[in-house]
Amino acid sequence: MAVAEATTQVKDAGQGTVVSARNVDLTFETSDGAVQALRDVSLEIGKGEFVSFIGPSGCGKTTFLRVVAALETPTGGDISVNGMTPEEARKARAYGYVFQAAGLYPWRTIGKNVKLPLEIMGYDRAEQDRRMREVLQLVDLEGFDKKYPWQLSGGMQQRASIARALAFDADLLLMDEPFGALDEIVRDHLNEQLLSLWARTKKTCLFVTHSIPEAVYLSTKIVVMSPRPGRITDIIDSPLPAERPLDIRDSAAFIEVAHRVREGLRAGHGDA
Ligand SMILES: Nc1ncnc2c1ncn2[C@@H]1O[C@H](COP(=O)(O)OP(=O)(O)OP(=O)(O)O)[C@@H](O)[C@H]1O
Repeated sequence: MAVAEATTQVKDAGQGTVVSARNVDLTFETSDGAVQALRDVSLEIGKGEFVSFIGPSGCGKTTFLRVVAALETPTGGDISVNGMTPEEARKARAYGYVFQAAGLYPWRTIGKNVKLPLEIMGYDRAEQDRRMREVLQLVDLEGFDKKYPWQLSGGMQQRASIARALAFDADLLLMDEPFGALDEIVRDHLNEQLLSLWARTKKTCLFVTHSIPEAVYLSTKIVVMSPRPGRITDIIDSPLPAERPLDIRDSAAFIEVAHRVREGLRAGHGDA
């Protein structure tokens, strides 16, 4: 991997800006040559926004989330998270991370899975219990704390994984295709629940998906990306209202946004 240049702190990110990326580049040096995973990525994400990243495989969606989470360091440009460098934000536990696979430990109950990061952090038992109950209630898994992961459906496991990410009460939630492996009916249901959770908790969400309807249904902002090099081809501020029943997907406004996403994806494909 290339020796990363220091990620300079963006001090003048506006009030209420959670993520500010300016001209971010990230090139991986591989045995097959350099891979430009991100080129010239500039993006402002405000507090409380729900931002989806959509694009074909290899366009840098996961890499961008990993940069925000300080798991990768850009080779160029500036990025700040809550006005700090990503490293500082990580130390301040500014975010929770949810992966595609729920990643629950099979030998621990759901309650103990949710409490694990709190245990590691040294929260006392009463506080661990209080937070665990609170977040399980938030994801509609109240009363499932004594069950083991295998006793829950895939969708419930993914909700437990979201609960674990919420346990720190971080303002920022990073979600990398959390529902990618689930069937469409379960996914629809989880999308509805996630929107309601987002409305109740006012978290800022960064959400990676391959699904156009999912991106349009969930987001206040949709970032369309394309590969080789990984870059942004369009940023769409959604005109849809905050209140979104599932049948909003049949509305003219929804279809229009979906069309623009598709156009962005097509444009990225054409000049790749
Ligand atoms: N650690 C790494 N070393 C070398 N190349 C990498 C590394 N991580 C990612 N890449 C490359 O960077 C590019 C972007 O990858 P990334 O995983 O961010 O894409 P993605 O849009 O999330 O794809 P997917 O939808 O398949 O998850 C790809 O070409 C990938 O092979």
